[in-house]
Amino acid sequence: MELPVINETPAASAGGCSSHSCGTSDDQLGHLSDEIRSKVENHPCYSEDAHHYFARMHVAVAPACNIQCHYCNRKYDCSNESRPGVVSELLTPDQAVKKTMAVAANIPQMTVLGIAGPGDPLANPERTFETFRRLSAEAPDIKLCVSTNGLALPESVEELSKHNIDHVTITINCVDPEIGAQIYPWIFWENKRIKGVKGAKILIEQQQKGLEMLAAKGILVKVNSVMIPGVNDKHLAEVSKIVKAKGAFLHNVMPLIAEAEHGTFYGVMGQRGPTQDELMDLQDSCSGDMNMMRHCRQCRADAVGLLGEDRGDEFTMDKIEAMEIDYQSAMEKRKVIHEAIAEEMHSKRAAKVEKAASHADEPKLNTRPVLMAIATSGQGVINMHFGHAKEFLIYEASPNGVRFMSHRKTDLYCGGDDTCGDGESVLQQTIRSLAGCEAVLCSKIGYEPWDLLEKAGIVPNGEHAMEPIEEAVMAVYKEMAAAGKLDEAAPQEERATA
Ligand SMILES: C[S@@+](CC[C@H](N)C(=O)[O-])C[C@H]1O[C@@H](n2cnc3c(N)ncnc32)[C@H](O)[C@@H]1O
Ligand code: SF4
Repeated sequence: MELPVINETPAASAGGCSSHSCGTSDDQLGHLSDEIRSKVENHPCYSEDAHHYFARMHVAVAPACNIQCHYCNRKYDCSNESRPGVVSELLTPDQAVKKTMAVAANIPQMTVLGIAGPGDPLANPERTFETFRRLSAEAPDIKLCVSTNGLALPESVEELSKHNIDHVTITINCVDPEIGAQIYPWIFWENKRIKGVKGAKILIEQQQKGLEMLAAKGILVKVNSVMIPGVNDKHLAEVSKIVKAKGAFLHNVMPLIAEAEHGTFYGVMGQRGPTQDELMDLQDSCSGDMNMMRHCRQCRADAVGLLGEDRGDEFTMDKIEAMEIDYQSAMEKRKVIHEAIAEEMHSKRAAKVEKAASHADEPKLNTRPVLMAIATSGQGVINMHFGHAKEFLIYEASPNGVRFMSHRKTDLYCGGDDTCGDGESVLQQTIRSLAGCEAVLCSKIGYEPWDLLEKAGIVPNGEHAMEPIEEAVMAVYKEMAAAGKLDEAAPQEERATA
């Protein structure tokens, strides 16, 4: 069966207009028990492999929060911005149910509904559980998830387990209250505001208790940690060990986003976020013990689509009210499509294993690792024009194989505004965002970017269109090795400034 194009809405396929979105890698999936694998293999956040195929959505039903984090300001919204805590439209549970079913019917690859704010879902238990209750009854084929700071988690575990929720994310930024006091100015606990170390200590205890209770019930837990340089960066490897020991399945270390205009304490105080290298180094240092999520896009609390894609504008409440949804027939169509995707993923995995076995006798390369940037719109293949990419996926090729590392966002230069605020062209800025990469693989590329990429020391490559990403990356790596390019030291980062 031919899989539908993920960006295509039924309106688009009927000739209307279309618009432009943990984890464990597929290698790691191979080592999971059947039960856990069935929970993660079509979850775009829990499986790196799945995020190329399956989409997620968040419904913003939870406005209030029971703590304050120094990096969060839910009042600042920009519809062009994809950032946690940001929403365009707050929904009632009834609206959230309608929206979820409309999206699931129109984007059959949408497998997961999460509630992640804009505040804390468990600080809004009636709205959150009403939404889950109705969805588990009316749309039982959708996986339900929740993301929480953990303060109200222990008292909510029983209720969560009633609604078919087998994934919970807890944000745990520290296990030391002294560090916690630098992140959380206060918590609201037993009808009182509790400040400083005392508040942080209660929060940490509740998070750890909630984590243990979820693990005991077999609910998969992902831990989110915001990396805040100079505050908790040196501490997060210890957090990773502790949460793993208590049963967390996955650790997602995310960079702090702090801009003065967002009006957060950190933004105003000039607290910086980590560099790409600092983030990757920390993720690597945690990864010995833990499954690390590296493909998180730090979604808005009302995100819709593949990770990295936001199709929220297609599903505003006024548009949804005008849609006629027959969820029974939508569910049948979804099932067929999910099975086809699972089959495609399975055969790609099997082909990869077979290919690796056929190369097993080849002498191992003795070359340095290389980062490559990939333009893709999903399905695990190189299928995007350089100029259409809103983000690039970054892979590392080395003698040990190919692994996904991160993503880099870019402003769309093709068809978009040509200059950025600082006078640099959008194309120059895009190329600068690829610093450290030595090749870009895309389906097509124009003369101008080709030229500028070469000048920046990045090899443009449009020869692997529609090929599986990892195979193409390895093929280019071997070509670079054969051409003797990997005997030299890696180019300096500055070279990537066109
Ligand atoms: C908006 S929160 C909503 C769920 C819940 N209140 C929580 O904090 O876990 C979703 C995630 O975004 C993260 N987040 C919020 N603001 C952030 C920022 N400025 N930089 C990085 N991560 C942020 C939170 O730490 C959390 O992991
Ligand atoms: S717990 Fe979540 S919603 Fe509440 S202040 Fe922190 S990031 Fe914002």
